[in-house]
Amino acid sequence: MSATVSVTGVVKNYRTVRALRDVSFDLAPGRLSALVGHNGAGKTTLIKLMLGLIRPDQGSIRVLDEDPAAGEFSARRQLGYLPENVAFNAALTGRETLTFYARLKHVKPSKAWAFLDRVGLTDAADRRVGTYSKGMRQRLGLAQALLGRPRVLLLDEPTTGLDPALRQTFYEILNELRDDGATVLISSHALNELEDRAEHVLIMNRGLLAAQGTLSELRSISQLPIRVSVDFAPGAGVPAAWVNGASVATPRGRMLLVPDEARKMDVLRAAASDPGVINIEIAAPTLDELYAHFLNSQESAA
Ligand SMILES: Nc1ncnc2c1ncn2[C@@H]1O[C@H](COP(=O)(O)OP(=O)(O)OP(=O)(O)O)[C@@H](O)[C@H]1O
Repeated sequence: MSATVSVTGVVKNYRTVRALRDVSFDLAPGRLSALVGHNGAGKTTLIKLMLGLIRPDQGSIRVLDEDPAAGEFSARRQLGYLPENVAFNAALTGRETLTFYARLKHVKPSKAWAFLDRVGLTDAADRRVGTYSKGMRQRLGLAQALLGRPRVLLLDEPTTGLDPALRQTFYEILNELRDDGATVLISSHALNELEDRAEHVLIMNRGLLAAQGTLSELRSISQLPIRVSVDFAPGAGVPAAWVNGASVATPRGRMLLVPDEARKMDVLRAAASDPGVINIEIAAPTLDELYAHFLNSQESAA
């Protein structure tokens, strides 16, 4: 599986601001990657570099085997982009707006209009964009980004302003594209939303890549404990033999902090065969917790 986007040793400064400091990672086809980080961590700068809007001071960026900042960036047509603050000409209708972008991407307008339906804008297609709500403009932005079956889709804070129903549709559309082999990168602060959706996570902190990997890789690197909560039947004695190590009392039993998957399985086997146990719940470290962990470890290493 070769990378569709390669960022290697990238440094980017805006005068005295060190926006990116030696950042390297690859994005793969058929994968949804999440780019997370505090305000000012460098996420938008990375996306701008991938789009070729700015150049790195050091290092290199390759998108679909080309330099995006080169004059003739032919891969541009295979790139979809939804900016953080999407702005359209308020005097044009939704359909006219999409027709304009379809021409730029050499897509037949009639094919483009199907996307208005996909993002739920059919009824508003012939209204001026100036009358659209923020969520409707965001939907139009998404339709625009999807034109021309993009091979690389870069989305900056895409779900801000979307209602829950459209957010669901939005991720369904992204899953289809991803299953079709597209590379999808979402920059977002909505960690809980990305938790079950992103196969790959990039954590940025003050211009540095603090960590990257799949959720399970990040869990394993972080060594944060898995929480196993076990409830006991009233009157059942707590079996000290397997409730060892770090554990805390809960209203109906004990919560064990287990260090890894192997130990988790030991606990589960023991709990499942204990007649006093009436319920077991497992909580792996969340993306929120991993994010906080990697940020803290990087801050203390700096
Ligand atoms: N054109 C610019 N001129 C000067 N400084 C800039 C410029 N663009 C970005 N910066 C600075 O570079 C750093 C990284 O900004 P960037 O927009 O990439 O962060 P971000 O992670 O996208 O933040 P947010 O989550 O707030 O959108 C910030 O300190 C920002 O102030």
